[in-house]
Amino acid sequence: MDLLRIAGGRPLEGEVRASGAKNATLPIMSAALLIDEPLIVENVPHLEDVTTTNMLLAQMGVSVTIGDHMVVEADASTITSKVAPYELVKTMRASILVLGPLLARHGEAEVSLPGGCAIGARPVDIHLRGLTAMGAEITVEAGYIRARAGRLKGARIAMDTVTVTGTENLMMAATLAEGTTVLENAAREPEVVDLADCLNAMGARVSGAGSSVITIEGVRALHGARYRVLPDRIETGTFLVAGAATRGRVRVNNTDPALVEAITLKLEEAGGRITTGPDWVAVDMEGRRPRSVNLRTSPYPGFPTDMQAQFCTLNAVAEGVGTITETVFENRFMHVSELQRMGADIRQEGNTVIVRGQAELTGAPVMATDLRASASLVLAGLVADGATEVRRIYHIDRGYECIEEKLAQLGARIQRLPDRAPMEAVS
Ligand SMILES: CC(=O)N[C@H]1[C@@H](OP(=O)(O)OP(=O)(O)OC[C@H]2O[C@@H](n3ccc(=O)[nH]c3=O)[C@H](O)[C@@H]2O)O[C@H](CO)[C@@H](O)[C@@H]1O
Ligand SMILES: C=C(OP(=O)(O)O)C(=O)O
Repeated sequence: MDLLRIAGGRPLEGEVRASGAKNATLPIMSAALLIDEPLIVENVPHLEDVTTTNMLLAQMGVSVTIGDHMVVEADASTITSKVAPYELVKTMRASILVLGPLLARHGEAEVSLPGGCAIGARPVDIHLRGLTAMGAEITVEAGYIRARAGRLKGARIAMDTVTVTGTENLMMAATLAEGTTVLENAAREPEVVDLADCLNAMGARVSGAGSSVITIEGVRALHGARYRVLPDRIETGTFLVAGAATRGRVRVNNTDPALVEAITLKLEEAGGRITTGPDWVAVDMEGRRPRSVNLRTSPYPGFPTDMQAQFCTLNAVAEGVGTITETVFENRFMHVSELQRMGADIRQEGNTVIVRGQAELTGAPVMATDLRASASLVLAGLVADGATEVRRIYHIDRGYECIEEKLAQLGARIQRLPDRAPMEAVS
């Protein structure tokens, strides 16, 4: 297992390229199960979660070809198994996204229950209720979801909670159902829209994606397509916050400024000067210390829960006191105790943390516990005085492509090393 060793205290400056979005790539790769022709996906990020998805598809007999320039081709005409085993699902909850397509196209699926994870219980009851309303017979036993159906039937499905992968699973299933499906209280995330656009390129009839009511007119069959995944707004936001927290100047290219408005608004409040172009966004702190911000996470277009931990780090070194409230997941503050070990002044009250900014943080050995918590610790390492070692970085590799190389491009002193190496200065 590797660790990241960071020598902090230097403003980040320069330009970096955003990768394709993890949370769009994973459902889009799963959509390959809806067809028996190749789905060619461009701008695929090189991430552990994408590797896991490719392994999951491959073990089902899908032929997956990884080409140059971030293009992946998946051809499910060779499918032999409809099982998503525990060994793969446990490493990536998004494996649940194969359930809807398998059921719609093949009439059966056996998917390990994803279970809870570090950030919360994360049930999949809404996915299962929606598929049941479309005519599936579902049982849950021995840790597996077993689902069967003839041709699914269109239904009106009102979801109790806004769920991103729930919306995506039901939307994919409905593309091949008989009749019309209406998803109410649907997730409005850009990644849901990206999936809908990809499905439409495959011949589906999905409308309303991006609003809270999505209508899907089922068709008999879909066909192969070539589709380019949208840029990763969370990766984009993470680099911008890294620039702001270190009092630097960072421009993210190959991205879409419209995707990160909730984030750039907060960075402006923190004192950053934001500039944008058609496919880039930049923050410039002009050497100033950031000001604390208050924020509350909520589904899109609200402030993304996947950026909450990074803003905890920003507030930890900002001027003033900022409060951060998490409303999407019940337990997404594991980074707090690690940040405290680096000198952050953070107090938790229920689902809110109150962060009193410090003039500086101090480097320390810290442990990553989930993907975005890991990112917040890397950012803390970049601003801290002295050396920080972030352990268990397999979490960060799930969702950030070559993070140390991209941060090094911005002038960070950061190295990936095998764990257990002695603590020493990064030159
Ligand atoms: C691969 C992917 O796209 N992951 C994203 C997706 O996760 P994911 O799709 O798993 O998250 P959801 O949107 O489903 O979760 C939102 C809330 O709904 C609850 N819930 C969800 C489904 C369900 O059947 N029952 C239920 O109660 C969850 O426990 C959570 O409290 O959206 C999250 C919220 O923006 C992001 O943090 C994740 O990065
Ligand atoms: C929570 C996340 O991912 P996942 O839903 O795959 O766990 C994330 O991307 O921050």
